Amino acid sequence: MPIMAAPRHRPAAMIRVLSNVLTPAELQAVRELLPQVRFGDGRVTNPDSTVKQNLQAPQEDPANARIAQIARDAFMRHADLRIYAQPKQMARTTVVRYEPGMTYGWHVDEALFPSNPPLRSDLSCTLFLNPPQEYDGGELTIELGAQLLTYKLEPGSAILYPSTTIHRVSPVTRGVRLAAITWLQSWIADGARRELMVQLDEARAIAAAQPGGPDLRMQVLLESLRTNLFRMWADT
Ligand SMILES: O=C(O)CCC(=O)C(=O)O
Ligand SMILES: [Fe+2]
Repeated sequence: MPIMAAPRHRPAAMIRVLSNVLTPAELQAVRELLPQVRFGDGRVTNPDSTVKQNLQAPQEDPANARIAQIARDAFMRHADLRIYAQPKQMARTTVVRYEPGMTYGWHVDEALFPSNPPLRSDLSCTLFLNPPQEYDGGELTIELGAQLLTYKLEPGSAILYPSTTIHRVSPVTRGVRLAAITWLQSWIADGARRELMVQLDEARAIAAAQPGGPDLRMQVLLESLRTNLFRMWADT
């Protein structure tokens, strides 16, 4: 459970918990693959970082690749992710491991990730892979104005947050923290515009659930707004 999360109707700059991204069977498969991952120094992808002290799977690691495929399929069918992220492109997930003393201090994620074409990180995502009881510390904390939002989720659930935010993983003091991290490029670069699309989606759902059936004119107007705003804002 999030220690502190935005109330349902007060979207906090698109920071969202995605519950049950992995099914129990997928989580089990991932947990069986995790011991096969050959972790290396996390600085390999951020050689200049002075705050990154963790382990991560090399991209070519076979167990990491299999976990990435399971995670990708799970993310892409997750209805909330589709609504909140409007994903155009998703980076391959990377499994990360934090042992006692490891941490990733305050930082902001890279703007572009190597891929063809390069992936602009609009949203960052952490999928938790082991139970919070297995480790102390290791919370993901995200700055939101003067507030700090802290997350330590159940395995199989994920947190989706804007890549523009300053965030950190606090030091692990006991046990091991395992997670899979990824980045998404959205069809809609601007988070405020994405948030309006989320509200339109909610309005459509409310209109569709009216007793006696939806008002057909309202339905077509909401559909027109959604489609035409998407046409106006989508990167192609
Ligand atoms: O492990 C996490 O939850 C996120 C780590 C992070 O911020 C990063 O790898 O950029
Ligand atoms: Fe980060």
